[in-house]
Amino acid sequence: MADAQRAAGIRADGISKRFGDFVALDDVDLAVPSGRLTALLGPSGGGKSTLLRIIAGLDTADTGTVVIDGQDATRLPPQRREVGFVFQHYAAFKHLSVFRNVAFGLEVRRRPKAEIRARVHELLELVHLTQFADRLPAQLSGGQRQRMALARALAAEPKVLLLDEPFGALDAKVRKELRDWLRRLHDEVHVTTVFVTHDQEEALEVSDEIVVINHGRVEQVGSPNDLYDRPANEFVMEFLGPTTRLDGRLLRPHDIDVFADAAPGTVPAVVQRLQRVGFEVRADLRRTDGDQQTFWVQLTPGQVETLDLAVDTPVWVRPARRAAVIEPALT
Ligand SMILES: Nc1ncnc2c1ncn2[C@@H]1O[C@H](COP(=O)(O)OP(=O)(O)OP(=O)(O)O)[C@@H](O)[C@H]1O
Repeated sequence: MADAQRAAGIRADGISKRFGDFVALDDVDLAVPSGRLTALLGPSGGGKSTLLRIIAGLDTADTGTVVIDGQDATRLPPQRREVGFVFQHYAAFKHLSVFRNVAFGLEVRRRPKAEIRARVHELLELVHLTQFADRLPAQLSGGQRQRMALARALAAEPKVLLLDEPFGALDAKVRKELRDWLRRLHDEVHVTTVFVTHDQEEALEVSDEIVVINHGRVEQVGSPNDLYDRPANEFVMEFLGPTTRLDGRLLRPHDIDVFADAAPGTVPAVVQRLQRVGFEVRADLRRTDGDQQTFWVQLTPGQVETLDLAVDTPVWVRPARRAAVIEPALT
């Protein structure tokens, strides 16, 4: 793809949007670096799709500006913004082959036939659908259909690619495969991509940068590691992974060290329940001092064996030195 397309970034500044009395977006700023894959992550109804639709020009903001590739796009119609869009449920042309579906945008632009053929073959190869070129969309699996949708969105050589829960309707295993595939595709194509998801694992695995959106506001922006290791607040910490509470402090259950004997800084507790979930063991503990607070820790089967843990085993615990902790004073 041409360098000009690689260079395209997105800026949205001061975006607000109301639906009647309901504030869907409240003064949101967003900067998507060129060539990067950015996830908009947050709970359902938080405003992610609305923001994406405003960037695409499918919806208009009440206030704020959208700049795509250095050009003010705030008042441009969608077709002049040079964006590719993929939705959760992709509406393909049912009576056209996969090849013709991908070619459609190029045919409308009256590109020479040979050029169209070459481009579509290149795209089908990119999304690993070459052998399905002659099938109808109904003869594809859900995952294959979403890959076709991506090929179609890329056919028009968009400056940016906007994906709204593109794998949302697929089962967990296919989602996981497509996630890896999208990451590899992006490493090959480098088109600036914004990806909406409410699945924190998907965002952590796939993206270069994550923008956490809740109640129409940006809670935090950062790399997956930044957000996981240094969450700005309780909401981000809880949304990105499991948490538990020790002495009022919020921390990750794998960030609590467990000892068989008292050690500096530890408090006493007792095992109430052990539950094996795949490679992890979830241990529910109850403190045996103070107000008998309950909490839980994530351990490996190896740790459980070394510590010789069973129900009623006394233990001593303290937050790990590396632990990301949100103090009660900040909550
Ligand atoms: N056209 C509309 N008219 C009225 N309310 C709307 C409209 N579009 C969105 N909303 C409301 O705005 C809020 C934000 O919706 P949006 O779809 O942006 O959230 P989201 O974070 O993408 O969630 P989801 O993952 O469920 O799509 C929701 O409460 C939704 O009901």
